[in-house]
Amino acid sequence: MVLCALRSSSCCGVWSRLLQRQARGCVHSSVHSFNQDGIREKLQVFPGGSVDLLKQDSGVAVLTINNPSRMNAFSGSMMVDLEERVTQLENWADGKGLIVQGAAGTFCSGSDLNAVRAISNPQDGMKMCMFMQDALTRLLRLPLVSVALVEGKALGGGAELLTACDFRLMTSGSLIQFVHKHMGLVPGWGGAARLVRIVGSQNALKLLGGAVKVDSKLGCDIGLTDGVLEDDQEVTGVGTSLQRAESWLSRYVEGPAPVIRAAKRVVLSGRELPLTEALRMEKDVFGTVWGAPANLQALASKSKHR
Ligand SMILES: CCCC(=O)SCCNC(=O)CCNC(=O)[C@H](O)C(C)(C)COP(=O)(O)OP(=O)(O)OC[C@H]1O[C@@H](n2cnc3c(N)ncnc32)[C@H](O)[C@@H]1OP(=O)(O)O
Repeated sequence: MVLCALRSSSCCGVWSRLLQRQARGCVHSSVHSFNQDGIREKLQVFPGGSVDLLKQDSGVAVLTINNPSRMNAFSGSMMVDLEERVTQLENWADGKGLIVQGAAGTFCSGSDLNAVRAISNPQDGMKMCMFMQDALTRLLRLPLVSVALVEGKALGGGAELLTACDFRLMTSGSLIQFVHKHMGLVPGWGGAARLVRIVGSQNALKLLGGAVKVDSKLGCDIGLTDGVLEDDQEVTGVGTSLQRAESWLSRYVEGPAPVIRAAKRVVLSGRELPLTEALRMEKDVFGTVWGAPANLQALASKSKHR
């Protein structure tokens, strides 16, 4: 397994407002008078595939984009599925980690072009865009350490989806491509905003403006990819790609859930908030772990960190 340099990122926003909106379950609802139910009904008209969630006792859940006959493209009902799975994960108090993968050896080929054609009018397009921005923003904000496992192809909205995870692993031979330019589009699921924070504006412009094919080497070079699962088992260890991704993630989710979740929260606020608000949030989160069982246990055991 090849580890790439970890990148830091920054962002902006008013946390309390964001949290209020998050608590109401929708990032856009109070900004654009966005009626989620309306678009949900519309999206359900385009069925096919599913988004499956497996919550494991280890505290690591697996979210699978499952529409293999269309290279895991997102049908309308899968968009609704995704939002519902995110709600389930928001309510999973014991969770620590999340792996997002595609079924049958490929990641996701973006939105289902049949659905896209059917809702190509501006009003429906905007609603779909806001619905997916909301779902993916909430996915990124989960108090779980998340990693996208990219096998095969991640195209268009599929490439946007992987930017909504904390980390990205690629298998050798896999490919990420923001193909939007070739579709006469730009990202609309929040993928551009997140990409800039991950790889910087220069690289983001190259990836979007050139619709560049990102293999695992380029992904590592620009900081989009955090690790490569090589075919050579001596390098990566045995098991399926999913097992190897779980093994990669294990070092970041080992330990008590409240501590891992707190770590994600302080990093998230550092990334999304102006410094003063991030410091206030860090204090509040610190208050939840200080003197809590894991802290008291560590103090009692006089642990050394040699
Ligand atoms: C804001 C969101 C923006 C977006 O996401 S726009 C959508 C961007 N994605 C695309 O344009 C992907 C288009 N598809 C492709 O380029 C190729 O199908 C792809 C993924 C490279 C796979 O190529 P191949 O391995 O040669 O396989 P194939 O072309 O025979 O595909 C197998 C079956 O899957 C279907 N498929 C693939 N991507 C799809 C999509 N996005 N929507 C709907 N159907 C899709 C494809 O039509 C084919 O179906 P069928 O066997 O012909 O019935």
